[in-house]
Amino acid sequence: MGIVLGPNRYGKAETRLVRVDRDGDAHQIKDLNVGVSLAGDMTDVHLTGDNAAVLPTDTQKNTVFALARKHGVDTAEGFGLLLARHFVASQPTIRRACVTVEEYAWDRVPVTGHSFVRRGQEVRTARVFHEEGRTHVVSGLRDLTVLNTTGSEFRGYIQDEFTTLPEAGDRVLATEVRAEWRHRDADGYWDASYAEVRRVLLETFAGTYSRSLQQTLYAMGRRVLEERPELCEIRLVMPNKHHFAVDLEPFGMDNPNEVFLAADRPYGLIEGTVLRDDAPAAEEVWR
Ligand SMILES: O=c1[nH]c(=O)c2[nH]c(=O)[nH]c2[nH]1
Repeated sequence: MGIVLGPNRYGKAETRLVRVDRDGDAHQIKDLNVGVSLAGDMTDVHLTGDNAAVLPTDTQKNTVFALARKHGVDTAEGFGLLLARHFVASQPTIRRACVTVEEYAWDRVPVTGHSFVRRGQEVRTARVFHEEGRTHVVSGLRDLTVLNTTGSEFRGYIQDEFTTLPEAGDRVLATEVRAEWRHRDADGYWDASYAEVRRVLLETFAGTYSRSLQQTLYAMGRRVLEERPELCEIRLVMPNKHHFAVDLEPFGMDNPNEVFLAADRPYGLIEGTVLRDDAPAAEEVWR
């Protein structure tokens, strides 16, 4: 009985690339999830462990970032073609390349040229508690993903023996807002109130120069209560969706805050409540 190697391929899955184009005040972003899968003369690596024909998947990932810096990202199709042709043309052992690109759409938050909200994502939520004589209504949303390409820093924090994080004077700030806000009364214009709170959350995220996500969180909550007299409390949960500027120096390229790895985990998780000092207690509705 003979045993042979059948079809095979290998590559780097899910390289999360964010490309920021900073020409002028109106920044552009491209947010992609890129998969690379290559095939060719891969018999030896499987049968004998000889890696001579293998372009490491780590290199494939670096190539995604480097070509994004060099050529920019126009369309998903164009970037896919660029990568696929690059791998086949540059490596004699690579005969076939399959590149998949998912592109996530962002809309502008009109307050600035550098603020964006992920299209069509959020879920609206409501919770109601009622017993004789007491009713509480909490409205909310989750998965409202927002991003500022500038106007955010993080400096001046504790430095202990385990700190390696470099101070950032100009970073991308992105988060997926989960917010729940409590109404004073049980009769409201729910749709209108929801639309206004959503607007204020977006506009405050966009318009606040951020020294930390904590500061942005408080500014958003405070502004909602200032603008919406029908509300008495808001609770916010905001993961820090880290965007790390990719070091392209090993490839002889600079990276003036244009090419980012959008990391999914671990992430900072920032949570806070903002409330009026006369807000009646209502723990039951939050349980
Ligand atoms: O806005 C931030 N707040 C933090 O507490 C924190 N910690 C960290 O590593 N990065 C950040 N960013």
